[in-house]
Parts: sequence; C-alpha cells; structure tokens
Amino acid sequence: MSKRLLILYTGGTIGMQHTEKGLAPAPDLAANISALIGSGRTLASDPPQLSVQTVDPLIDSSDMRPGNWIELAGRIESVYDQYDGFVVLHGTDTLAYTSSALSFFIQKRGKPVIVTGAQLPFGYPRSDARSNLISAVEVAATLPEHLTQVCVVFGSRILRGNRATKISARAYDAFASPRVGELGRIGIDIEFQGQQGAPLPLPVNARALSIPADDAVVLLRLYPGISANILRLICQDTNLQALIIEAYGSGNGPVSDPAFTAAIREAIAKGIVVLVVSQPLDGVVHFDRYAAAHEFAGAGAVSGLDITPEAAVTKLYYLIAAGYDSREIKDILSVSLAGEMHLPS
Ligand SMILES: NC(=O)C[C@H](N)C(=O)O
Repeated sequence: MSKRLLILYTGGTIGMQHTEKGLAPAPDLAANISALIGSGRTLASDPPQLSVQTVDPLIDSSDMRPGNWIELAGRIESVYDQYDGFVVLHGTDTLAYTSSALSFFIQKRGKPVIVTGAQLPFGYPRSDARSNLISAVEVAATLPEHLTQVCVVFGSRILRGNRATKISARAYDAFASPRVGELGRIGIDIEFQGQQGAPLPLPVNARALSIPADDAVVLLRLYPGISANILRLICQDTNLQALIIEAYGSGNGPVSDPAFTAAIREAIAKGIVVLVVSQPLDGVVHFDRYAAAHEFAGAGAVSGLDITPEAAVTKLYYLIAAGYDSREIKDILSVSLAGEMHLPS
C-alpha cells in the first residue's frame, strides 16, 4: 500500500522568490510540490499519497524561535496517526536546530520525520530544491524501521537529526554529522546504513509543553578574552535557567582565572544549569583530560559529552518547556533522550 506522507512547508530558501530586499519566503511552493511528485515518475518507490500544508507565516529560518518548534511538533503530533511519515521543508540557517528540536519535542515515536531544505530556490537553474525534496519524500516512504527517527536529508547525506550541523553555506552537501556515522547516502540509489539504530522511546514521561522564555537558555562560545564580568552579566537575567558553555577542545576553558570559575559557581548556586559542550565539529567533552576542564566538573557543571551545540540548546529548551526543575534537568542531561549523545560504556 502506498504511504501517506504529510509535507509541512515552513519557509526557507527552498521556496523563496526574489524581492527588492533580496530572497524572501513565498507561498507558491506547495503547487510545485504536488505537480512534481504527483505523477510518481520522479520516485523510485511506490508514489506516496502526499498532503501539503503551508505554515503561516512562512519564515526565513533565521526567525525561528522555540515557540515555532513547539507549534511544529504539535502540528505533527495532532495528525500523527493519519500519516506514515512527515517531511518538513525548512531554511538551512537553523535547520539543524529544528531537526534536533523535533527529535525531543515530538514525544510520539515510530514514524520518520525528514527535514530538508535547499541552498538555491526551487525555480533557479541548478537548484538543489527539487532533488532534496524528492529525496526527502523517498526517504520518508522507505526508511527502514530500525532507522526510524527524525532525519536530515540534504544533498547526498541522510543524517540523524539531532547530530546534524550546517557545515557549508555554499556546497550542496551543506550538512554533516561529524560526531556520529551517517544513516545513509543518496546517489543513483538510496543506500541506508545498518549500524545507526533508531533512538529508543523517550526515557522520560511525555509531558504537556509550555513555550519557554527565549532567554531561558544561553549558548556562550568561549574565546580568548571572555571575562567573568560578561558571565555575571548574562547570569543576572532572571529568566535564565540554562547556560551552555561552548568550550575549547575536550571541554577546556580559562578556569585558571579564579574570577571566571567563581562566576560559574555563582551561576550554579543560583540554580542555573551549566552544560559544557565542545567547539570543534568532532569534539567530545572529557572533564578528566585537562586540568583546564576539570575545574568545570568541580564547579558542578555537566558534561555534554559529544552532543552538538544545536542539540544541547534544543534539549534544554525542551526540558524547560516540559517543566523539569534544575535538579531534574541536570540528571536528564546525562541521559541520551533521542540518540543525541554517545554515552561512555
Ligand atoms: N538556504 C536557506 O534556506 C537560508 C535561509 N536564510 C533560511 O534559513 O531560511
């Protein structure tokens, strides 16, 4: 039986048109999608039955906020039983945040959710929009059960959604998951990999979600010169519940500055959860490798292991949206909720 798929068009370059201010989202894509895939000749598998919904307003993904993730996840969950899979068309700028977010915010599991976009608009010569869209639909219709999860399909790659990161603003293979293997490759054939199993069901109970304050989470990338004053100023924000420190290498930072370490301790004493993630694309936090990282552990910060900054941000917004308190959040951060981290065995 042919699969029933829902395509949700949220905006992004894939459907943009030229305006006097530059490229901007346009609603015409939905008609193109139906015409393109309706014939079925474009697909190698049985043509699926497609429904297309255009999210209002269409946005450049640089305007995405946590409330948009909750809305999108809610839309998918509200019709979860009516479809066999979902394709989300999205801008590339924050695509890896949304694919990570959906892996947490969609609390139902068992159906593929494929997120894709394009580097050039649909109507442009040499655009990747058509091929990415067709590949995403095909993957949604044929993803093997053991790989079923939120995926990014882009260019030649099929990636775990919460491991993906944007690595290029120019190449058609714009995304990679450097901290974990790919789920598959798209060439003449679509080849799925055997090893990367699907994430297990959320090991925390599904909960009602409320939109968190945008300033409940901060992602702070360390750089030479970062000062304790800046840290303290950030932590004065009364909405702040989680501070993610994007540290060097294996979780290192300027902890030999006593004021810096004191500022981290003060934040934690206030009930702010401090999570340390790594800057390099393939980075893994090991608090016991360098003294410069060890101090973070001593201060009470949590190691994000190999979680990407995108997955760290969205996981924290999810836990806050689900109403967990700081002690619970600290505990849950050490658990892989949707395959976003590799836990040491
Ligand atoms: N390629 C793209 O989709 C970029 C666009 N600014 C967006 O993220 O919506």
